[in-house]
Amino acid sequence: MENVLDVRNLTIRYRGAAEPAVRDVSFTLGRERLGIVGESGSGKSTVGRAMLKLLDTAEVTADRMSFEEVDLLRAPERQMLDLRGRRMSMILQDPKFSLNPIQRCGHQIAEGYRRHVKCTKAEARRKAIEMLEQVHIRDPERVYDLYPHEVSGGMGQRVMIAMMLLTDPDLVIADEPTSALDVTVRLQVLRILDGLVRDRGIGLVMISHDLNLVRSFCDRVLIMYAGRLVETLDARDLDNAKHPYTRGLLAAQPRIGGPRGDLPVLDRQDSWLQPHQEVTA
Ligand SMILES: Nc1ncnc2c1ncn2[C@@H]1O[C@H](COP(=O)(O)OP(=O)(O)OP(=O)(O)O)[C@@H](O)[C@H]1O
Repeated sequence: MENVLDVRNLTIRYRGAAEPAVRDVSFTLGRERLGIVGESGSGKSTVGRAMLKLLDTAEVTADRMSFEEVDLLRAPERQMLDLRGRRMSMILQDPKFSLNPIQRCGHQIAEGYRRHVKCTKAEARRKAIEMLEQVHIRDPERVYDLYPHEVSGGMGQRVMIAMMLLTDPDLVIADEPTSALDVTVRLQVLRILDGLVRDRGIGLVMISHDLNLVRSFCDRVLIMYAGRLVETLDARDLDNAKHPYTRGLLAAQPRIGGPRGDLPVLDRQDSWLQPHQEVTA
């Protein structure tokens, strides 16, 4: 299987920080759904942003960090500008921070299209409406003319995805894309993302702290702890995880119908900070 991402020994240190935020992380991504889970501050988003080279205030080193044929470690910013939004995209938790508040939703999609494809304004509008239909927005002509503050969180997230679909990306980094959504809208958004992997063959990185979500949605899961990768598993094997941190996370999930009582507290061990290398197929 051709790799969309190939990352070996990625270490990231924010300027002025005493410790690296990410240390010796290795993984590959095929045309699949790869979850990255771990508690807040474990370095998940930092890894995601590093893939798009969006870390201006950090020193990034790795033995390898490639996106398809592109060596990301050596790619100049000019090349990254061309790749971002065209072949690689990112979806964030809250679309309100990603959409421009003073431009109508449809206009933002159309302008995004015109940035990458030479066409008339009318053609870009048609394309934007087609994309809004593809993310199951029922009245795309009306939504085209709405400002971001006039759409719900779920609709805003779909506008973001529509914008991303315009250029047929090969890589999508979704950073907590559904945390701000209610359960029914969350399912719609997940279904759209799932369709992208199945029908368009993209590689999807799903960053989340929700073990239940990655278990049911992802193919494989990376578990991060204190900037390190402590375990890599098939999502269906999550319940058989070996690492005590992963086991601790699983035990800390409240379950409907489960025994009542205090949830267990993680008993952290220094040995969890030992290096772990992913065994790739
Ligand atoms: N711009 C930044 N400058 C300095 N330190 C940062 C910056 N962004 C993140 N960090 C630090 O890097 C570490 C990893 O943060 P990161 O946001 O990647 O974790 P995360 O696992 O995605 O957490 P969350 O689930 O809360 O988003 C944390 O210690 C955080 O404080």
